[in-house]
Amino acid sequence: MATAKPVGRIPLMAGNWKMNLDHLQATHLVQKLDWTLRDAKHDYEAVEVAVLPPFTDLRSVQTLVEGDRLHLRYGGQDLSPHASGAYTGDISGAFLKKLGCTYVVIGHSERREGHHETDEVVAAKVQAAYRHELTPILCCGEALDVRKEGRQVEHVVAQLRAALAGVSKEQAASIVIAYEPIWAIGTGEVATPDDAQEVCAAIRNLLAELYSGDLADGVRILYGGSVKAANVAAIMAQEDVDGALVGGASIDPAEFASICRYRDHLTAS
Ligand SMILES: O=C(CO)COP(=O)(O)O
Repeated sequence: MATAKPVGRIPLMAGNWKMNLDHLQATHLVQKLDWTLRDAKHDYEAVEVAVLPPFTDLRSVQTLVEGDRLHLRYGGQDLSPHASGAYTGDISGAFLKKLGCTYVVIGHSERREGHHETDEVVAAKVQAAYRHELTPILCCGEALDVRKEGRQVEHVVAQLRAALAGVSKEQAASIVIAYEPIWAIGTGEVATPDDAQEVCAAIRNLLAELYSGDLADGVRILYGGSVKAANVAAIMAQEDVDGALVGGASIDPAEFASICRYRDHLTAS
């Protein structure tokens, strides 16, 4: 049974829409999500909710969130390691900040694979996020072959050591880390709560080693990979899991709202 988590670790449910929904669909989704959560009298101080839409949707999301004073937070799915200049197609953290973004996803496995992002690139993007006062949601996770060899902890720890090189203690205090085993992403094959806990605990131990136990106790570590309303409560019951990075289920507003309301599932069962 999970022990109570430190108060600073407010659970975070973040919806990574990936390359789904144009800016009109984004507006509809955010409105539906807000209505559903409002109906349920969702306490955003108790469970934070964020959406991570494609870049082209961000201005519409900002207009809605600011105009209607919604409690949702939002962010980008990537950023350039550079502030400005001749980098065709890239997006500066400065632009994301100007659009009111709180978060930026860095080092998602789909970018590490599809865009050949190395640990060094990921580390440079983490620095860029801090320069622009964005909170990184730093992703890590092992492929199936690594898991089959039982090397998941070693692999994730190595990824994070590289990404955190140059991150000061002050910066690290605000980071969000997302453990997303690649074999569980978009496959419907969710990690067991014990699998998630094993790696999330190892991540917290690494933070304690690199910074301090107190700092590690306050950092939010999310799990991602086939999270649905039906499995989120068991994962959230794990001591070192402080939220979820949700892909497919986050583009269905009713399902995502239900994920955000995971505490209702606990009282219902
Ligand atoms: O990659 C993910 C979130 O960043 C997880 O995606 P799914 O929830 O679709 O498995």
